[in-house]
Amino acid sequence: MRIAIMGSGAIGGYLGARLALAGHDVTFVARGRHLEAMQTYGLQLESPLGNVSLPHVKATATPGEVGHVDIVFFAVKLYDSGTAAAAIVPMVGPGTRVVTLQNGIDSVETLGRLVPPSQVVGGAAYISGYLKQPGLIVHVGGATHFYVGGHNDAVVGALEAACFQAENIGLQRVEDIDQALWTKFVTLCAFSGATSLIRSGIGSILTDPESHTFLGQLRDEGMAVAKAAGHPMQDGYEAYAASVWQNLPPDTRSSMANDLLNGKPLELAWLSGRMHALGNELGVPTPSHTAVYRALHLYAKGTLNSTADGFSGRETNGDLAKSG
Ligand SMILES: NC(=O)C1=CN([C@@H]2O[C@H](COP(=O)(O)OP(=O)(O)OC[C@H]3O[C@@H](n4cnc5c(N)ncnc54)[C@H](OP(=O)(O)O)[C@@H]3O)[C@@H](O)[C@H]2O)C=CC1
Ligand SMILES: CC(C)(CO)C(=O)C(=O)O
Repeated sequence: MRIAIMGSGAIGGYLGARLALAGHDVTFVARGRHLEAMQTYGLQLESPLGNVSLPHVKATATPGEVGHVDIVFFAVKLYDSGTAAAAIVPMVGPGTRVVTLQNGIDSVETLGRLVPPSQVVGGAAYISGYLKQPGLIVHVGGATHFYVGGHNDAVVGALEAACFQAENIGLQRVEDIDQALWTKFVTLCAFSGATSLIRSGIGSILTDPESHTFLGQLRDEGMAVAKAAGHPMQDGYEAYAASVWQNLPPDTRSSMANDLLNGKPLELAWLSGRMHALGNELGVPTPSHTAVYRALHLYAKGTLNSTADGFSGRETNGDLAKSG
């Protein structure tokens, strides 16, 4: 398959590395020092499921050079969505599917403003990783799961088969991707709100009674918002969420908590900020998510000097008006 990765960081880099290793024609779209490193030294992936070393990869800053592909994996941070969605247009032909793995519930709609909505496929990524340094992706641990839409779509079916053959990806089509996205949204917003605000890995949060209570409040508010929005969590959801958190390595923090630690911009407006906004809209109290949103708002634009690490050109201002 011809596959393009838009945003070759933790998620895009993980998938692209495994698919390229399996022999697929993968082009990584990237920028800055990470692009230079990939063009010079290739791409490395460190993962408990097996390291990957690719001394040569196809990497570009210019999607127009790539031409039409079968699949575009869309995995930039949510504050970069608008620019990145516009940039992928030259790679999207009539048979292309754009599979978004971004967190939150806004990605499919955002992409659908720039590429044909019928070609956009939602996805929920269950993996924890980060871009450690230019050219090096780290997968923290645990099994990886990517639930995607396109249940009856032959192109997405071929992608599922390609991922199965590549191994250690765990991409599968689900019948109800909206439910999968909302379930991930509720679970992640609690996890990211708690690990970011408490500034701790999930293990300590589960053992400290007050922190654990806060995590539960975030979860319950998310469930109430989801129900009011017409996407109630299924029976047994609390046990499911608990098992997700208990099965993560205890040091695991959300990607937003890692961004907070590293002074990077935050996806706050699309996570706890989105819960806060939905709560207002739907008449559901969300005091814990509102506290996360307000307490972290000061840091939402990031605290790094913008050019030194290639973090320039962000679209975020951390405000809800920028959502979607
Ligand atoms: N990391 C994780 O553990 C998980 C992340 N997710 C979600 O997946 C999505 C992606 O996250 P993640 O992989 O962590 O993000 P990363 O920041 O690791 O990777 C995104 C990459 O995209 C690049 N990028 C952004 N815009 C462009 C552009 N226009 N052209 C070329 N490159 C671009 C960024 O470059 P630069 O650094 O220069 O900005 C960065 O290298 C997010 O929505 C996140 O919430 C979901 C599950 C787990
Ligand atoms: C919780 C997790 C790691 C899901 O796998 C995630 O989506 C994130 O940290 O952004």
